[in-house]
Amino acid sequence: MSIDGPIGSGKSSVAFELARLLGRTCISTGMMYRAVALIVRDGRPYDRASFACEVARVSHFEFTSRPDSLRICVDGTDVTDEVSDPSILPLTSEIAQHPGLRTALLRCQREMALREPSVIEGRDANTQIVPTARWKFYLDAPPEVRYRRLHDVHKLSAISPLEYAEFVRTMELVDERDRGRLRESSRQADVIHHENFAHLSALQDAVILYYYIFRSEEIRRNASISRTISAPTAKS
Ligand SMILES: Nc1ncnc2c1ncn2[C@@H]1O[C@H](COP(=O)(O)OP(=O)(O)O)[C@@H](O)[C@H]1O
Ligand SMILES: Nc1ccn([C@@H]2O[C@H](COP(=O)(O)OP(=O)(O)O)[C@@H](O)[C@H]2O)c(=O)n1
Repeated sequence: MSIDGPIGSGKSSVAFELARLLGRTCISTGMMYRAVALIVRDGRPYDRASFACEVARVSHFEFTSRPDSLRICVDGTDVTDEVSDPSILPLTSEIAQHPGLRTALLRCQREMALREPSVIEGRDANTQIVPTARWKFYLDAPPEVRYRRLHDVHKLSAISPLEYAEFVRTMELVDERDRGRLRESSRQADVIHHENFAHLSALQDAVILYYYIFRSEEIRRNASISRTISAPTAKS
């Protein structure tokens, strides 16, 4: 299964809950980019882009779910706490522009997604990472809901109204930049979950998707049973 959507739509949180409900591995592509950025930052290489590609090519990424969080290990070392620090984001966005790194991580993400039943989330998950996913979800929520959440996550509560307006403007630019690729991702999705009820938790959103999968699989199964029954056999 794959999940895409704009920034702050809840991809990471809903993917984590859905994977837990289904007993599957959750793969957060954003955490992988952040982990590469962390190694690049600590390695202080002369050529960041080439070093990042090499890291993505040779590293072993592994995800495990704890009751309350998704953990990521790179070559056996748990780097979850370090990659969760917002200070790693500017370098992450910088190196994520590099096509060589994207290709190397894409290969790695596909291998992980195909190795075992999983829920994979992040940018381009529906269109490029696993376009053959059995279920493709597109999450969305009104901009003001998403911006408020991101604002809270980054612990910016102390900022002034003017600074908040600047933050919103930055988010609007990110949305504008992503508009084309998101339109394509939602076009290819099986399910578009637009969160109209901002009071729902990520778990409640995941339960809605879980129920949708369950019902649709049931309908598919019943449809195939009725086709089997009604199809004329060679004998008849
Ligand atoms: N109903 C909800 N669905 C998803 N996330 C929610 C919800 N309510 C609050 N959040 C919070 O919004 C924040 C951003 O969500 P996240 O999953 O990181 O988004 P994305 O991965 O799409 O950028 C998280 O801190 C999450 O806990
Ligand atoms: N599939 C992905 C996932 C993340 N990224 C980059 O990594 C950053 C951090 O990922 P994230 O999951 O925290 O961010 P969002 O997907 O919530 O924007 C993003 O802002 C992107 O710059 C990417 O380029 N492609």
